Amino acid sequence: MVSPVSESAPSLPNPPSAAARPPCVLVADDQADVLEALRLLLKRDGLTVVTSQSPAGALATLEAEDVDLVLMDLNYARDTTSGQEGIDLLGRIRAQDASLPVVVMTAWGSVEGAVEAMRAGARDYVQKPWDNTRLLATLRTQLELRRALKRSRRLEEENQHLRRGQGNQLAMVSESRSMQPVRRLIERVAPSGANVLVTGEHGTGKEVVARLIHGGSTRSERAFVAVNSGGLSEGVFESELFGHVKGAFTDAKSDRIGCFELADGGTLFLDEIGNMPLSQQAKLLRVLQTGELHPVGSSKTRRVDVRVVSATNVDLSRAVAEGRFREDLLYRLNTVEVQLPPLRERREDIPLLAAHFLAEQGRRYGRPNVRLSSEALEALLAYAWPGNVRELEHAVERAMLMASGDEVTQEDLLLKRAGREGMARLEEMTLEEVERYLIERALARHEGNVSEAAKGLGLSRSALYRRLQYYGIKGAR
Ligand SMILES: Nc1ncnc2c1ncn2[C@@H]1O[C@H](COP(=O)(O)OP(=O)(O)OP(=O)(O)O)[C@@H](O)[C@H]1O
Repeated sequence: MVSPVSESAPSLPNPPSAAARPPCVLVADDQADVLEALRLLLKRDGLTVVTSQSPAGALATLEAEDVDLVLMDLNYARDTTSGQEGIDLLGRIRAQDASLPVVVMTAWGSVEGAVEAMRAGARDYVQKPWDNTRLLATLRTQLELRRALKRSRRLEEENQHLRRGQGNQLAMVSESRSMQPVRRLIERVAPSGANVLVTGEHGTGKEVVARLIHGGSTRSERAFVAVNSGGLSEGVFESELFGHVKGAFTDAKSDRIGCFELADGGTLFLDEIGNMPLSQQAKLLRVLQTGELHPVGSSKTRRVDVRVVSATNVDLSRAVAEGRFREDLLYRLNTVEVQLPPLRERREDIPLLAAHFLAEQGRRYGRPNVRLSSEALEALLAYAWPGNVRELEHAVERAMLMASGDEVTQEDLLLKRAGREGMARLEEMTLEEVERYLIERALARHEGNVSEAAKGLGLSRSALYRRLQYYGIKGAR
C-alpha cells in the first residue's frame, strides 16, 4: 500500500525564510558621501542597504529589490532647492506601492518641505544634518509598523483560507490492517520535512493525511495552506499561488499574498495536482527548484521556505508516460508517496468511522445518544462506497437527520441502490438530493471528466461547474 520512493530524489531546497531576512532600506540621495555615511550607519544597525543617487535609479531599484523602507532626500541636482523633484519621486513611489513607508530628509530649517512631503504621503521626516540615534529610531518605528501591517494582512488571508478550508481536522480513524503501514509511514515522514505525494481515490482522506503530516512536523506552528491546484484557470493560477501586486491586472485593486508566501515556513497542500495543465506545471516546477517566486506584476524576487504535500487520484506515472505530467515535477513532489486504500479495501474501519461521524454529528445536532441499529451497520458493511470516507460521512449525517428516535435504522441511511429499490428511495429524496445524486453518477460514469458528464446530463460545462461548486462536489477534471 505504501511505496517510499528513492531517498535520492531531489526535494525542495530550503532557502532562508523570508521572515528571517533583515529589513532592506533604499537610501536615495545625490551626494555620494551622504549615501556612504548612511549606508555604514544602517548596516551597523543590522539593516540591508541599497542606495541610489537619482530618482530614476531609485525607482529602478524599487522594481528590482524587495525594499521595506525608503529613506530619501528631497533635493536633487536638477532642482536643488525647491524639493519638487523629491516630491515627484515620492509620488511615484506611492503610486508603485502605497504601503511602502517613505521617510524624507529635508534641509535644516526647511519646514515647508517637510510639511509638503508629509502631505504627499511621507510617513516621517528627518532634518539634515541628522542625529544618528533619532534617525535610527525613526526608521525602526516605520519598519515595525510595516511588519505589523504585513503580519495582519497575512493573518487575514490565512483566516480566509481556513474559512474556505475544512478547519483543523486532525483525527484519522484507521484501525484496519491495510491502514497500519500508512500510519507508520506518516509517522516516519512527517518530521523529515520531505515532500510527500498522497494518492488515493476521491474521498479517501488525502487531505486528512496532509494535515497529519503537517501536524507531526517541526512546521506545525506555522500555516497549513490548502489549494485546489488542479481546478485553477490559467488567469487565476499565478495570482492564487504567487500573489499579485496592485494594478497587475484590471481586478487587482490591492496587493495579494499568494499561497506559497502564506505557507512560508509551513506546509502547502496542493490538491488535485494530477489535473494541473502542463503550462502551470512548468511555473510550479520553477518555484520548487529555486525556492523563489515573482508575484504577478512584480519583478521582485521573493524567497520562500515551503514544504509541499500534494495529492491526486490520477495515476501520475501513467500521466507522465502519456505526456500529461512532467516527470521532473513528479520527482520534486513524490520524495515519499503515501497510497491510501479505498474504503472497500478496509472494511474493518467502517464501524469505527461510522461511530466517529455519528459522535461528531451528534455533538453538532445536539443528539449525543443516537446509535446505529445492527441492520444499519450491516448495510454499511455491505455497501461498495464509491465515494469512500466522504460518502460515509455524508450518509451518517443524513441518517442522523432522518432518524426519528435514538436509533439509526437501515432505511435512514438512504444508501443508493440500483433497480426498483433505488427508485423507491429516489421518491423520498429532495429535488436537490436527486440532482446531486445524478451529477455524482454522471461524473463517476465519465471518470470525473466534466465536459463528458455535462454532455450526458444535457448541461453546459459552466452550468455543471456552478452546480459542482454549489454541492461542494470535488474531483471533477
Ligand atoms: N481516516 C479518517 N478519519 C476521519 N475522517 C476522515 C478520514 N478519512 C477521511 N475523513 C473525512 O472524510 C472527508 C473526506 O476526506 P478528505 O477531504 O481528506 O479526502 P480526499 O481524499 O482529500 O478527497 P478528494 O480526493 O475529493 O480531495 C473529510 O471530511 C475528512 O475529514
